[in-house]
Amino acid sequence: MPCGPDIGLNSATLQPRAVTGFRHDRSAPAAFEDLRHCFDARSLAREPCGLFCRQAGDVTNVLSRLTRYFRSPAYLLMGLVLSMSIAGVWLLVTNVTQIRASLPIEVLHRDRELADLLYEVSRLEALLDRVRLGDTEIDNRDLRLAVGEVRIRLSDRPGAFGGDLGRELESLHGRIHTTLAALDSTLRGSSPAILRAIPAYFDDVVAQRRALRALSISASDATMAQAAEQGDALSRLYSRTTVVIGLLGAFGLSLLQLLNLQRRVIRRQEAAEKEVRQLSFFDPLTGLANRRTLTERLRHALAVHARQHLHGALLFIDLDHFKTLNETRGHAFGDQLLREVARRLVDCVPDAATIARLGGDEFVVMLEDIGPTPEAAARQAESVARAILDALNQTYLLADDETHSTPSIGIALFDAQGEQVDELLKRADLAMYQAKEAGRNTLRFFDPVIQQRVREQSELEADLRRGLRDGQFSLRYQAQFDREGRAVGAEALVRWRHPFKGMVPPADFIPLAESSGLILPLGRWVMRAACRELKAWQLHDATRGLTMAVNVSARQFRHSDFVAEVEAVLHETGAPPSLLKLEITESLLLEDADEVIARMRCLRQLGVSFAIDDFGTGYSSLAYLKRLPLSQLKIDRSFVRDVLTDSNDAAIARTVIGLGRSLGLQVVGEGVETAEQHAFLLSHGCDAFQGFLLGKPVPDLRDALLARTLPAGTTASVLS
Ligand SMILES: Nc1nc2c(ncn2[C@@H]2O[C@@H]3COP(=O)(O)O[C@H]4[C@@H](O)[C@H](n5cnc6c(=O)[nH]c(N)nc65)O[C@@H]4COP(=O)(O)O[C@H]3[C@H]2O)c(=O)[nH]1
Repeated sequence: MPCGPDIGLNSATLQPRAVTGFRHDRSAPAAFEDLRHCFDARSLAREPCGLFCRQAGDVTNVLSRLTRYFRSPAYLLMGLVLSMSIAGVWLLVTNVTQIRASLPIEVLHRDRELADLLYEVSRLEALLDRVRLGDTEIDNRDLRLAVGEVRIRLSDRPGAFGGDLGRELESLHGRIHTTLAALDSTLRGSSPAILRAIPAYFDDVVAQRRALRALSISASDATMAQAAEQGDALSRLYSRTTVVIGLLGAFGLSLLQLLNLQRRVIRRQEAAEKEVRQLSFFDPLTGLANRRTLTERLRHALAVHARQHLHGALLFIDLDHFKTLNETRGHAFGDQLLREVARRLVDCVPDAATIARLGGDEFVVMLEDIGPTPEAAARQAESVARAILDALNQTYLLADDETHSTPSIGIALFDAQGEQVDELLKRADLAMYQAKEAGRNTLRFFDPVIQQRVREQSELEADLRRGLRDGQFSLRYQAQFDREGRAVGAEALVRWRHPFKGMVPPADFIPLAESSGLILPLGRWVMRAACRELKAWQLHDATRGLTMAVNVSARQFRHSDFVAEVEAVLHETGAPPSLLKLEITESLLLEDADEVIARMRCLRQLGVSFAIDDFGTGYSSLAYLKRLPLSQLKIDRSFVRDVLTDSNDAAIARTVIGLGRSLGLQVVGEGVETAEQHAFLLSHGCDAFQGFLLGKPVPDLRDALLARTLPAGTTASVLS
């Protein structure tokens, strides 16, 4: 059965694709319908699949509507009739105009005869003028010729025009003819006789000229009318033929145009649909399936596997150190690498697999029906994962440069247990992190024990939020004593009383609070509560002047508002800043040490002092230690615990004490449980002590100190 792209678009999309990772299908009709629904342009507009998707969806919508109109026979017919009418009218108008344009030629032709006549008459006039003026050089012969010419011109003229004008011309012609005859006979005589004949002729000629002129104009109209009549008949004939031909032509043309337009519209619609589909279901960078498609296909696969008792696997692949590579070599380089990884994945996983890119450097391969038993499926999944490890370990030649990149792969199996999509993805992701922790460039299967832990953690996180909201936290204070056994300060330690689980130790929830970011509100609460208590201590002799040490986690300290918050709390509570001591860990200096030091100095200026907690367990850079505005080092209780039994721990404890002394810092031994440990630290010059031997964390330090009896100058007794 075809798969993936068969989302009801067109047959071309039904074909298996080379790079999409869709090369096999077991889609059920339900999933098919889901995908079809997903493709709907309107639903796309509602989905957060990006502005382009929405625009493309709109375009598709408009185009598909347009195409629907063209596909409708009624609209097609209307369009045809309309375009045929327009074309017919256009052809008719063009033809009639052409016929009319040819008429003046005929008219002009006839008018030329009249013009010739007028010319001959005016020539005769000129000759007669000259005779009148006594030009004796005029030869009778010339006059005779001119008279003869005019007569010839006039000979057939009257019959040439019908109507009143024709009759008028005929009478005029008669008179001129008579005059000309008289003139002619006169011309046979002497010149003076000519002169006598001229006036009569001349009048006639003038009248004739006027008549001819009028006639000429009217004749043009008459000719025009006549020609127009002929033209109309002709145009009728033309019109019928040309309209039929025009309409047929227009019909053919319109049909062709419509077909062409429809083809273009369909082509554009298909292109837009393809683009929308590509953006909605595939990763634009690699052409692999995207998260949405993977989720759909995984949901479908889980249903099928549960129903048919099949076994499949999800492989979560993450490139090791991709972030660093991307940042140092540039994003274009990173993109190239991702494309190449996609290509290699397509090459090395079985054809039936679905390959997807979730984003960044995270890829997922889904293997379906890969074994009859979980064990067989695990073996098959492992062999595919090893093939992927091999392929992605090969050197990459990118931008003419050889690069090496490795993946970490997490594998989660699925079968008839009815796993959920998110759950399964989380499992594979978790397993991938296990692979990272195991040293990277390796694979790990999902471990249910880890999964259980993760689940508990997420429940605890939710409880932590509720605890903060419902005020389930409180502080305990553990006193610190100097070499003479006098209380010199105390450390504030947070406690969580869970409504069902009872007291939850900080070691169980502080790391979770740090990873979830809840340490910020929790830390603020601790700071305010401790400062309020510190202020209260100033009211009693037993506690006045004691320092209050508050633990500050790295995340809390790095928060941009931290300094301002501490200042505000000091101001708000009225606690003396010089008695507030912030306990930070060495790990804080691992990143951006200069910024940390600058911040410490700001707080130091307020009067706040610093102690390094758990000293010796972490970074311990002496170079930084010198630059920090510190007042105290705390020897970690793990060293104190074994100080009498482990020579290394004893050496570390001695070294820390010596270091503190040489740097002018006070050294506090933490976790002192026995008098021997206390004696050891005391003998090596430790300045202060904290531990169950001297006092456990208590809610009310004043009461605890008052209840305590200490023989002056001796070791402190244990507070219960
Ligand atoms: N075995 C033994 N333990 C002793 C002895 N004396 C003191 N302790 C325990 O040692 C821890 C000292 O605190 P820490 O090193 O700052 O270690 C603290 C600190 O890192 C963190 N923490 C506690 N409160 C806060 C807080 O308000 N904010 C932050 N950020 N961390 C806190 O939780 C850690 C554990 O705190 P706690 O469970 O209260 O554990 C406390 C204290 O109860 C002893 O003689 N023997």
